[in-house]
Amino acid sequence: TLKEQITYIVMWFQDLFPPNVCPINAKANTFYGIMFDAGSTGTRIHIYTFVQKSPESLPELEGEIFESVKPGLSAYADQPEKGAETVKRLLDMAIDAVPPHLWKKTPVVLKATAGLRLLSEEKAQALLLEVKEVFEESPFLVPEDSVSIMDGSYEGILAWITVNFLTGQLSGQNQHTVGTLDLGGASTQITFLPRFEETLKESPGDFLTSFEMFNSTYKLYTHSYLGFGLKAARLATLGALNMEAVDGQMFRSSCLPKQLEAEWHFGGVKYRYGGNKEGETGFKPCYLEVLKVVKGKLHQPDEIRASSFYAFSYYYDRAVDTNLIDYEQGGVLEVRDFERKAKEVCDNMERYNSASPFLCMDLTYITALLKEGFGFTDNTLLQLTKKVNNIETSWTLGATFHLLQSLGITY
Ligand SMILES: O=c1[nH]cnc2c1ncn2[C@@H]1O[C@H](COP(=O)(O)OP(=O)(O)O)[C@@H](O)[C@H]1O
Ligand SMILES: [Ca+2]
Repeated sequence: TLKEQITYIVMWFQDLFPPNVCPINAKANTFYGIMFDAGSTGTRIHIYTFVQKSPESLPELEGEIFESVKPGLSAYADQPEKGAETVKRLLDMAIDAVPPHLWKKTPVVLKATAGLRLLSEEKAQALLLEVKEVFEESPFLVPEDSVSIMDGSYEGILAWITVNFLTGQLSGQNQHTVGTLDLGGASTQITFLPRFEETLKESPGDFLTSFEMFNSTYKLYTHSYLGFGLKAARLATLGALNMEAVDGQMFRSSCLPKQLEAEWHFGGVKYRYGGNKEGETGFKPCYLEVLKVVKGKLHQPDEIRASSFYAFSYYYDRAVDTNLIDYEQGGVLEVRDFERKAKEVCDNMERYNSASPFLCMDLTYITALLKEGFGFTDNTLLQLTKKVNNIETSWTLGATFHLLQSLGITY
């Protein structure tokens, strides 16, 4: 085909000229990285373009191509080949995005998060194996360990790296880093750079991790709470988490519209759920239900009460759904804004019929997670962001830096 011929010519040029004078390499110091986020609710590809002008400077991020598919890999627990097929379709985008002469030098990696952590080892490994085959059949660089389940503490650290890189806090002298809050479907992460000795002394040992990036070492507070993502929390509130054996049982909650009866698929399991037909509904009883899920389950570092945090993923989505922020712009909220909205939605459920039946439960959970879970105050500021400089706020950028560094592609 024409494409093959062009590829051949490009490779021939590449062999003929040294890289820095090759006419096709207009920018010899341009490089790419492909990172897949296999999340519990969807699979996403991030194709990053970088330029590094000198070993002393940080690599500059030129752009990102982003695409996603739903559902996530864990929904293919019993059809691993079909799951890998969704990855292949996304990877085909990278074939078009990366210049052919750089294919061999462009690493491709997939990291799975809480969805796969919750599957049985056997099913998770079968999925990862199929994905690995897709990678090996591609023209890209497939590093060792290219397909894996990511450790929860890395998820938080790498998202923190992304946000602080994008906001310019990792370069220069005056580093005022910001903490990050990620609320996924199955797990949630909190990460910040402690400023007080107290935090270092009072945190459980496995909440503190030293991480090296761009020639600096950061000692971060981070933790990933498995089962505390928004969708897992719905099941926990309904009392249905880890209850797959109970066939056809109906789970009811005061956080749902009274007359509702429906079915829901999550992590390959079908659940039946509904409202409290006879009993109470509304914010008050709902808050008590949700409280049982979070109260006393999370570590509360004192220091965060006085700081502001960047919040994304489902914090962002639910704030958009209820017009607390604009979808494109994001915005700054206080914790109390989520509570106000939760009351408004839960106490008027019939009016919010068109949106998700879980809107009341989700907002109430977010409120309880922030206040009773992490211990934030009503006036803690949350900077809601989806993108910074047009780049997605996701752990994938931090993971790509880490990858390029380990491969010696960047410094
Ligand atoms: O690249 C991204 N940019 C912004 N938000 C993202 C990105 N990738 C995933 N999200 C958000 O993450 C949430 C879904 O969580 P996910 O499926 O990653 O679950 P998990 O982290 O528990 O595995 C959604 O709110 C989705 O909008
Ligand atoms: Ca995620």
